[in-house]
Amino acid sequence: YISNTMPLPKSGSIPSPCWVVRYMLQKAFGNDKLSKLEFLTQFYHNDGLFCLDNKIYIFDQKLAQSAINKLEKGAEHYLNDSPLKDTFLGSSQKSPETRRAVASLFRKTSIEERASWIFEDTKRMCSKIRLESLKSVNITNWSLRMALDIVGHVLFEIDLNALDGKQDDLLECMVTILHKCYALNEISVESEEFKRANESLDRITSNILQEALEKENTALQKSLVVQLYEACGFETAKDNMKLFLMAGTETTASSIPVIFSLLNDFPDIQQELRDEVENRWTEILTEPTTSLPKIESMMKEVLRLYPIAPFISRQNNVPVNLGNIYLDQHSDVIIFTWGIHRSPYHWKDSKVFKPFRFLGMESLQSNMYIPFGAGSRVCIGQHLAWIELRLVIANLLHEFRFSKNPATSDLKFVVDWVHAVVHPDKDMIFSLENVEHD
Ligand code: HEM
Repeated sequence: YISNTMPLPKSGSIPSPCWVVRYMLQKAFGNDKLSKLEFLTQFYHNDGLFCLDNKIYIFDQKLAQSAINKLEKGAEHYLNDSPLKDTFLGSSQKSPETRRAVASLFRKTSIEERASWIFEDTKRMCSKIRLESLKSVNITNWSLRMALDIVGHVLFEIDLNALDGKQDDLLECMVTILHKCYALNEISVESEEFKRANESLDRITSNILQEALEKENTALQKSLVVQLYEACGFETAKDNMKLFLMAGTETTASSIPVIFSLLNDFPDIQQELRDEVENRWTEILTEPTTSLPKIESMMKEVLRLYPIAPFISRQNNVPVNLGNIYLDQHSDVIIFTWGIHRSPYHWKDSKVFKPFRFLGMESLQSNMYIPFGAGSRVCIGQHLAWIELRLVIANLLHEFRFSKNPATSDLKFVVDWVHAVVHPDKDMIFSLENVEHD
């Protein structure tokens, strides 16, 4: 009664909600599009995909695998007004020489070699927080500053000093562009405020690139920045630096407040994770890549339940078959990670936060769990993100006990549909109490 199958001009026969379903969705979820889509994944579970507003949402594992393998062109056409439009985001065929220039730096081993730098920045953030009034600490803002310094040290090999308040202009541009404009829709891309932020971002990135290039003259080894510059020239290097600055800070800085919001709801889990850190603290100090199985399982679970990149968008240049689904040229395909990760058909107690779900779970069906994407366009920064998150959680748990206060917001997400990321709608503010050590 409430489902229909609509022949689409571009995509053959793919189920699509009729007006009754749309009406009910509107009544139930209002403008919360993410929840509507999540509902539709369950509604069309047997089909494994559906079409809404000319976009094809895929959540069946085999179809998702096929789409990841066959479709390489991504969100390019959504990025027209974005400062990231000229970066290699959007297609693995775009700027292959730029990709080659950066690939070696992002390898797991290269990032692990720099783990002590990451650890230093996480410790520095904790020392700065200790100087604040612990009754009201804005973890979102501190995480952004720390993530920016880590990108500076690990990727550009320069001191951005964001934790010391030296990058407030850059942070303001990023918040204006990514939050105010793309996530909250408070300003448009036509607004003066957006244009000003875009211009400032361009100027600041230009200066950072210049500084990094000048510093390199005295160094022995070529840094990422120099490799980028040599591979693709100043303008393209600058644009891709914007991508690293934004993708490298927003993602991890959004994950940290989500993690601590959940750990506040489960104080026993918070303590169990703290105990794991305390038991291995001496090892962590000498080897920051020391494994922390419970913390890693918890991180995996947070990125399952709240994948910061909730979908992956793809397009096809030529007609293509995904299983028995025929896609005409230039179909808009969304591999719907959020729906796959939260599906009761794939996961037991799918909506429940079970921090130790992944403990001892070695083999996962790969396309059931894709927080960093998959295939040729898999997240280049995943090893950096993973080490950074593990170390910042370890440090924060070692230093502080977290609790909520009247200023703490409930966990509610806003979606940036252009760059395919979700953020908590407000900054996360917590009360902290020092953990005393002997
Ligand atoms: C929790 C943290 C992170 C998550 C969940 C995440 C997720 C993702 C996902 C799902 C993609 C694939 C998009 C696609 O296939 O279209 C992606 C791409 C990308 N990520 Fe991440 N990411 C994270 C952290 C980072 C960090 C720290 C960096 C560092 C610079 C980074 C840089 C990038 C870049 C440059 C791409 C584009 C790769 C390409 O198009 O080939 N990400 N990320």
